[in-house]
Amino acid sequence: MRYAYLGPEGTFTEQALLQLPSASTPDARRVPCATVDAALAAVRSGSADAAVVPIENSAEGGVSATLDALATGDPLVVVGEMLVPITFVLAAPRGTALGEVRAVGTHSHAWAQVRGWMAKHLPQASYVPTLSTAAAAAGLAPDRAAAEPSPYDAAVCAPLAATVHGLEVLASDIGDDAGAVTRFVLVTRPGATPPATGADKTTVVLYQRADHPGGLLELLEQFAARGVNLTRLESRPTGEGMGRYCFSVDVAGHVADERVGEALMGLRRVCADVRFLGSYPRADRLPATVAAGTRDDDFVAAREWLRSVRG
Ligand SMILES: O=C(O)C(=O)Cc1ccccc1
Repeated sequence: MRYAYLGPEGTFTEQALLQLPSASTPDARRVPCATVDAALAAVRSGSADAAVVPIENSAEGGVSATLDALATGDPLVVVGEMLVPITFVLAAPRGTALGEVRAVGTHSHAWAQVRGWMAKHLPQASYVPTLSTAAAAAGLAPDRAAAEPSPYDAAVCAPLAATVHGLEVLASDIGDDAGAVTRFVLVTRPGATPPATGADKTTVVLYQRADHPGGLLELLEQFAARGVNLTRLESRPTGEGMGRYCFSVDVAGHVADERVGEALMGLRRVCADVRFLGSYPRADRLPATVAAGTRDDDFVAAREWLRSVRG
């Protein structure tokens, strides 16, 4: 198996990938990519079998690059998810004092999570965006004296990235939210859906037929009427013009669950398009709460009753 991921070595995405036992076997190849788009393109083209990319951040919300790349283009599906607790350090070439840091390089989602710390400790420092936190660390030389000029003096990255790139840690645990977690997804080309486990999620992108009052309510009631709980809902621009949005939704349950299947059929009828992005086991293993009247048996019994009354 060849696993593409948002690299280089030392990213939080790599930590998510390493949670998969199958990514550490002798015949597994880990392929670092510079961007989420490049990692997903590697799967689409067949140069990788699967990709791990960030999708949702407890502080910054959805990762737009991932949501948009999955919502459009050749179909891809999510077959797994991983949660990674996020701890940031400020790392710099040996011999750098905190007071000398004028510019800080990091990934935009990392910057959003250390804004409070920066405002307090480095209020004058400017932000230099990099493609990942580990790319920021890789852009700094371990030794200040030998350093090539860099557009920033320090990087916000994972403790591991500071070690891998031989940098000195100027400050640890600089995240504003000590409990920050990022959710990553394992993505493949469409194939067999992972079997239902009783603690699953399903991801879909919903495209409305036409904008109208109550349009979102019409989509949501398909879930509500079948007792399907939403765990994420985001609107994303479709790219067709101002005010044109699609909805990216995660729900508790598997496409093989009757209530989820019935909700998807309802959506298929009322939407212009429903892009199925997969059913996969939940990282937190939390089983869905299924209300009376929405269990598989209830749907089967109702269908049998209808058949009988139709004669
Ligand atoms: O840049 C990284 O290390 C990533 O994996 C993306 C990211 C950035 C910040 C928080 C979580 C994931």
